[in-house]
Parts: sequence; C-alpha cells; structure tokens
Amino acid sequence: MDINSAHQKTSKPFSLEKFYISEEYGFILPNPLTELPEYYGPWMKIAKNLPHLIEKRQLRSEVHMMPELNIQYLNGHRELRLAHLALSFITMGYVWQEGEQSTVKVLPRNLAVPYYEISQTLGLPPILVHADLVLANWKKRNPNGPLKIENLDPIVSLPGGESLRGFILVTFLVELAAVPGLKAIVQTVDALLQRNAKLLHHALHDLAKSIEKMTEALKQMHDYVDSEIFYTVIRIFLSGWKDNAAMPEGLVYEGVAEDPKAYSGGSAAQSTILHAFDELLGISHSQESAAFLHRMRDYMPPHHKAFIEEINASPSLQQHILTTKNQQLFHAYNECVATLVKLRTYHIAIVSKYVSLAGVNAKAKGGKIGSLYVPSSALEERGTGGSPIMSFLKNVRDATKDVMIS
Ligand code: HEM
Repeated sequence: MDINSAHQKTSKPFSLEKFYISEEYGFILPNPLTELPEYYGPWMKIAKNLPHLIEKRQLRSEVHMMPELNIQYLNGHRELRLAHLALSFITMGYVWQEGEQSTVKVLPRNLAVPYYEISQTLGLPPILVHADLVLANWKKRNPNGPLKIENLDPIVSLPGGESLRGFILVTFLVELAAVPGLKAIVQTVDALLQRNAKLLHHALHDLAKSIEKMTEALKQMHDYVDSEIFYTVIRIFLSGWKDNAAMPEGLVYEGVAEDPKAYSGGSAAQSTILHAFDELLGISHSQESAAFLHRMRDYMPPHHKAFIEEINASPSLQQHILTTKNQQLFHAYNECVATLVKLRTYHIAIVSKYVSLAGVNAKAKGGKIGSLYVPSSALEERGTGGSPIMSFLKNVRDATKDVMIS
C-alpha cells in the first residue's frame, strides 16, 4: 500500500491504518527492502561495506568518488526509506570517520543533494534518525523464522560489530513489544468516545501489559551490547551537529544551501511510542524537557507525528477517569502510569551503565583503549540529542509519576 493512499483510507475516526501504522509491526517499517534499483548501486555498495571502509579510513575518499545520482528513479515509500537509511549511515560515517578531532564542515554535493531531496520527500531531516537506524533497518535471516534476535540482522551497519547489531535489534524488539500498546491506545480513545467503562478498563490493562513487555525487551540490552564498545565505538556515530562542541558550526550541505545546518543525532527519544503514551496518559513534562521532546517529533516520519497529535486532540483520559470516580478505572490508569515509571527507571539504569559509568571507565583507562571515538568532555554529559542526560531523564520520569491518581 502506498503511503498516500493509506492516509486517505480513513475507515474509522481513529485507527492505526489512518496513520500508516502496521497492526503487526507498529511503527516498524514492515518487511523493508534490502536493495535499491541497480542505478543506485554506488550508494548500496558503500552502505553495505561501512564498518570496513571506516576502520580503514577510506570512507571519505570513496564518497568523493561517488557519482551524483538523481533521485527520480526511486519508486515508492520503501525505496525512499532504504535510500534514506543508506545515505544516513554513509553521512554519519563520513562525518565521524576520524573521531571528534578531524570533523568536516561540508558534506559533499554528490551525497548532500540527493540525501536532502530524499529527506524532503519523506518529511525527515537529513541526518540519521531512529526511523532509519531501527525502524527501517532489519531483515530476517530465515524468512519463515521468528522475529527473534537470532533470526534478525540489520541491513546496514557501522563500526561496533555484534554490540551495534544488538543495540539496533534490542531497540527493535522494544518497538515490537509496544505494538499491543498502540492498539490499546486506539481502543482507549474508542472507549472514551463511546463512554464504555468496560472497554476502557480492558484497553488500559492491555496498555500496562505492553509497557511491561517493553521493559522485559529492554533488559536484553545487557546480553547483546558491551558498554565499553557502545561508549568508545558506537556512540559517536549517532551524534549530531546541533549543540555539539565538536561541530559548533553545524554542517554545510553542499549544493543545498550555503549556510550550515544543525541537526540532533539519532536517539530513541525520536521513537513515537513514549510520546504517544505520554499524550494518552496526560503526562506533561517541564518546559525544558518538553521543548527537547517536542523537537524530537520533527525527527519522526510525519504520519507518526500526526498520530501523537491526534491523541492529543482526543478527549482527555485523565479528565474522564477523574469525573467517573470509578475505582477500577483509577486502578487501571495508575497501573499504566506505574509501569511507565518502571520502564523509564530501567532506561535510566541502562543510560547510567552505557553512558555515565562507561564514560568514567573510559577516562580511567586513559588513552590505553586507543579508541579514536572516545568523546571529549563536551560530549560526555550530553545525550546524542545534546541534552544534559541524567537530569533530563529523571525529570521526565518524575513528571510521569506526578500524574498518579491518589
Ligand atoms: C544502550 C541503550 C540506550 C542508551 C545508551 C540510551 C540513551 C539515551 C539518552 C542519552 C537519552 C537522552 C536524550 C538524548 O540524548 O537523545 C535517551 C532518551 C530516550 N531514550 Fe534511550 N537509550 C538506550 C536505549 C533505548 C531504548 C531501547 C529505548 C526504547 C525504544 C529508548 C527510549 C528513549 C526515550 C523514549 C527517550 C526520551 C526520554 C523519555 O521519554 O523517557 N532508549 N536515551
């Protein structure tokens, strides 16, 4: 189904289908393509060889030799998504190949022009986003096998080996665990419109169960991702050029505009799931946190962002529950909030291990680990999106707690 026809198909007032969200995969792109038409061979050849080219410091020269290709031969949403994925990975590798020390000021036009045009067509920014890294970057080893890590691989990669594979695929599994939760959102809104307490209770129960499953999926990060590799190899390739001391001027997209542009790096803060849950549950974040989170919505596929806005425009769940004074509904709502607090608390522990502690360890080892990619102190305290990490995450978690009905 083409994305535009999906938008027009509005059988129900509020449905996943209306926002091009899959019943089976949620925000994940169902069965992404792994190859582009032959004309785009030069992109895919580089994209599929990135870890090697970056490790050998050959990526920049390979990019300089790439022909400037026209995007007119890309057909349909899935080809555009694969092209965005490939050029995003190439761009991150190009910018960060030499670590923070020798960054570039200009993205050459043979990469910048088609990348920018594809981004415009998709309504995405010209930088690696969660929708590339995780949502459009998966394939099954055995097409008839299960959606389990052992049977999955990313389509394109960057340095970081098995840990990068794990980071991408565990995040994929968290997205997958959220699918019943997305269906529960639609049911909740339906139930509110119908004023159907039984249906509402049922939907909130499903939502809490789904959030619990997301936390379970997130726990697998420990099994598949090594914190030292995450910190010293992977993290820099997710960094952007907004509020980043290593690239204070941003990046010029040659042939697109003369002024440099600033974009935040890839982060699961760009995943639509928690934004959608927050809107449904009526969680309002502090001005500063909300400013960052709202900015991240511009890094989502536009139809996913529209889904969040539609939830916001729906009748208020919180108000409804307070008005009904129904104890069962109080309890079911609080259960959703409590499981979301648990998920956010668990996520804070993950960030503390993979960023804060890993940073302390990398510093203690000094130059001994010999990685080009250990961030300078300017990056350490900040997330890939440029936010001061821990206070931001605790603030967001605490605002979640605040909506508990007592
Ligand atoms: C090793 C694994 C992970 C690390 C190191 C990590 C790190 C971070 C950091 C540093 C931030 C702060 C904002 C930013 O810098 O962009 C953040 C925010 C966020 N991350 Fe993660 N993250 C990880 C895995 C995940 C996963 C698997 C998910 C779920 C899909 C997730 C969901 C979020 C969300 C939703 C936010 C925004 C804050 C919130 O709504 O609570 N993260 N993460």
